[in-house]
Amino acid sequence: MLGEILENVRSKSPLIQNITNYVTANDCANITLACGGSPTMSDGEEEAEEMGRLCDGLNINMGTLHPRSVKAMLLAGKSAGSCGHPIVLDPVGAGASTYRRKTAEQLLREIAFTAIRGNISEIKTIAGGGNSSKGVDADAADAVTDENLEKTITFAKDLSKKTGAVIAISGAIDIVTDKNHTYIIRNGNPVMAKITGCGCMLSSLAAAYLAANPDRRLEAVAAAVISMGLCGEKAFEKMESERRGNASCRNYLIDEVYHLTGSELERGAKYELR
Ligand SMILES: Nc1ncnc2c1ncn2[C@@H]1O[C@H](COP(=O)(O)OP(=O)(O)OP(=O)(O)O)[C@@H](O)[C@H]1O
Ligand SMILES: Cc1ncsc1CCO
Ligand SMILES: [Mg+2]
Repeated sequence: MLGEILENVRSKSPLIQNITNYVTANDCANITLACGGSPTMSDGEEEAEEMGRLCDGLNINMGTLHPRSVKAMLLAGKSAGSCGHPIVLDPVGAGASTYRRKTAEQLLREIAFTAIRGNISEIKTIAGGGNSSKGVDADAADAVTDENLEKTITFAKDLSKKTGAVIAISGAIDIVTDKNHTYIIRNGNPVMAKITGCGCMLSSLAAAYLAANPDRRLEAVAAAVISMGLCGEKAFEKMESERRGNASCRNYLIDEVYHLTGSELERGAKYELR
């Protein structure tokens, strides 16, 4: 099933419109191409409504927020939603400033998101249960561990019920859930937290996987998270064997997504579904 989800992305090549930050935009475009999708990156409000209609999936990322891009997010979110295209929210640094918190609230009020993907601190902020973060990174005190796993799953399920979106919490342990079923995913490597944009790239991947698999929302987001983690593991091995660092690892990760096959994804996946 996971393999088929990836193969659908490769065969359908969905057009993914990203309204995203200027830090990681290029990486998001490249990883979308690597998985078989076709990216556009544009945050102009003048074309946002049209882009929302044109695309097969929309990814909204709050990384470098400003009023003009927020207008574009709202226009694109509404037109994409009215066309039935999947929409992903990446609430980057939601707890870091009042502006980010209020914008996240507005986006959630006005757009029906298909999936929300963030680190644990961002998702807690969205849920109204805290405003911790270390800028755009997760606060170490929030980390999902085996000890707080059950509580975190319940909290994520509640948020899914409230928003109607698939919730994906990334970190050492990833949780992907809707109101009924949960994937607990243990792929990935700690070096990924040292590559800026692993989360942003994951949200772009999720938009592509969703657009190519519109009837399997939970599975599509889980497949994207597993793909990212598995490719991070392989990239880390290559980085270490060559005594390189996070900059090379970023490229290796995108290369691994480029080469990933459906059967490799099935074989490398480390998850529990309940
Ligand atoms: N300690 C870790 N061990 C294994 N995988 C990790 C770890 N930390 C992050 N990851 C993986 O890195 C990816 C990005 O997750 P992360 O939670 O770091 O996103 P983020 O904070 O939104 O990143 P960014 O804002 O830099 O884009 C996910 O695929 C996640 O599984
Ligand atoms: C570092 C950073 N700052 C704003 S967006 C971004 C990329 C990771 O979210
Ligand atoms: Mg992030």
